[in-house]
Amino acid sequence: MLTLDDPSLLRAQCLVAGEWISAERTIAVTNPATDALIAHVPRLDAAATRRAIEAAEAAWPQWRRRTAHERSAILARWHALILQNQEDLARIMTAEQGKPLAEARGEIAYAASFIQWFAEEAKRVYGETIPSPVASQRIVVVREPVGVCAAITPWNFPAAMITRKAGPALAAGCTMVVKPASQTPLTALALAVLAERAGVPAGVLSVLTGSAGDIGTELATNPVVRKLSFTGSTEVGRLLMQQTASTVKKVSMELGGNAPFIVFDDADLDAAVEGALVSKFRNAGQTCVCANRLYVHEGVHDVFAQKLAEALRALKVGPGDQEGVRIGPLIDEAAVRKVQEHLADAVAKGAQVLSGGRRHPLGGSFFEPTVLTGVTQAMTVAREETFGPLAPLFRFSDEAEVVRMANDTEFGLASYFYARDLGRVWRVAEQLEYGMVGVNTGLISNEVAPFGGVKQSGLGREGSRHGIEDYLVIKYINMAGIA
Ligand SMILES: NC(=O)C1=CN([C@@H]2O[C@H](COP(=O)(O)OP(=O)(O)OC[C@H]3O[C@@H](n4cnc5c(N)ncnc54)[C@H](OP(=O)(O)O)[C@@H]3O)[C@@H](O)[C@H]2O)C=CC1
Ligand SMILES: O=C(O)[C@H](O)CS(=O)(=O)O
Repeated sequence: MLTLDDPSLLRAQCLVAGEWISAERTIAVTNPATDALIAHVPRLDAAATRRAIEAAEAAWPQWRRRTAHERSAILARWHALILQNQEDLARIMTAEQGKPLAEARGEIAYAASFIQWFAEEAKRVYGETIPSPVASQRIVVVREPVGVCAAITPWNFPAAMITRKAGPALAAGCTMVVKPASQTPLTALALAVLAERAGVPAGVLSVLTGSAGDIGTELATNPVVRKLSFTGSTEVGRLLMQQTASTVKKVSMELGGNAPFIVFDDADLDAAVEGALVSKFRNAGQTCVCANRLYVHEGVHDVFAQKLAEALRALKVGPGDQEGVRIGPLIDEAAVRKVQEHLADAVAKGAQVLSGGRRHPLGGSFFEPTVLTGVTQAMTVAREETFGPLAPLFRFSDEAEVVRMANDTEFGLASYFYARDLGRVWRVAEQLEYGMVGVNTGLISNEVAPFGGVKQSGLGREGSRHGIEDYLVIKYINMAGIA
């Protein structure tokens, strides 16, 4: 049973055009740890999406005319309310997504940090003047909000993926229609309750649950929407890029990853094990920046493998609301099947299970944190993102060889390596073809740094001073006739 200090935060309705609405057709939201029903949320369609878009268009002129300081103050209130309700938001998140409560609390703080960051960045949307080549002309450049925006977000970070988009959008003076993942809508709806309490005007922010195809297609093809930001699988990202092309929208894509995690023979092995735990097993391995391939130098491979297996045995698996749990359930049965497929393929091609390797005795979608050794590039796990608690170890002997293997993927989101030789650190960091490189750390996500990928991991950057650029357009004003 989900007990909240403020039960009104559990909102089984959608915020559309400034009104909380229900629907006859609904989607059941269940707890992945217990399969228990939490709530039914509306199954909205294209018509409701159009209403939200029309309201966003109608609200935009007033919202963009507010001063940056006024928008900043409202975002600052939203930030404060999120932190004041952190415990309730974390309980809702753990109930619908499964992550341990400690991780959920951390995500709420991480999500709030984007609102705080962009509350400040709102006041730094600077323009420029350019020396004119014509004496009677003056050249001014201003940066303006792009307009009505859409966001489609995944189930693995139900709060941070909302605020990492809504924060810069509202800060820039845009309005936004959000479609959260159907498996984890309640956190997004609770954030919308708090946005309304913070003073975000009606229509500026709408949150709709329902058919991904119906809502998504409307968001991707409606000409009023000028920008779409998506976080999720590369497959859906490609589809949305095709659909948004019809109306030439700006797009930001945070897509799939296949992160290498390299341990050189000069690494601090205890630090590398700690980094592998957080990079591989955060959110039970269900993050796009999780280490997906662990390359370990042959000179330290066996010691590292034993240390990692020993550390995994200390991780408690269980429902996220239980004290001390570090590994919660996977989001659903399909996620478990994908882990089992990667595991079976690797073992069939010669890999060995060093630790774990089975469904957890708790049943359901719980899976033992697993270490595989003897993994090679020929195995599926080297090419596809597992998105689960499976750590495949590959041996290597040569720096150039491991950089080649690490880059041998169509993805390019996050990468990690542990080494202490300064020359090697610079050489490898510069040669890795990824948007983000963690050196001697497994945790690189924060609100101040540009988060994003290259190759088929996506387009654009979120967070940092760069994150607001995707919600702005440049206007050039030429004032002539000046004597
Ligand atoms: N780069 C990054 O930051 C991240 C990447 N990912 C990647 O996403 C995958 C796992 O997340 P997952 O949520 O399953 O990804 P999906 O791409 O399946 O879903 C993400 C969102 O897209 C929606 N969606 C699904 N199909 C469509 C469609 N045809 N049109 C419009 N929207 C659609 C989903 O809605 P619904 O829930 O209703 O189906 C959900 O809201 C992994 O590959 C992971 O790497 C995930 C998180 C972050
Ligand atoms: O969706 C994700 O996987 C997140 O982007 C990962 S992070 O931002 O929490 O690192």
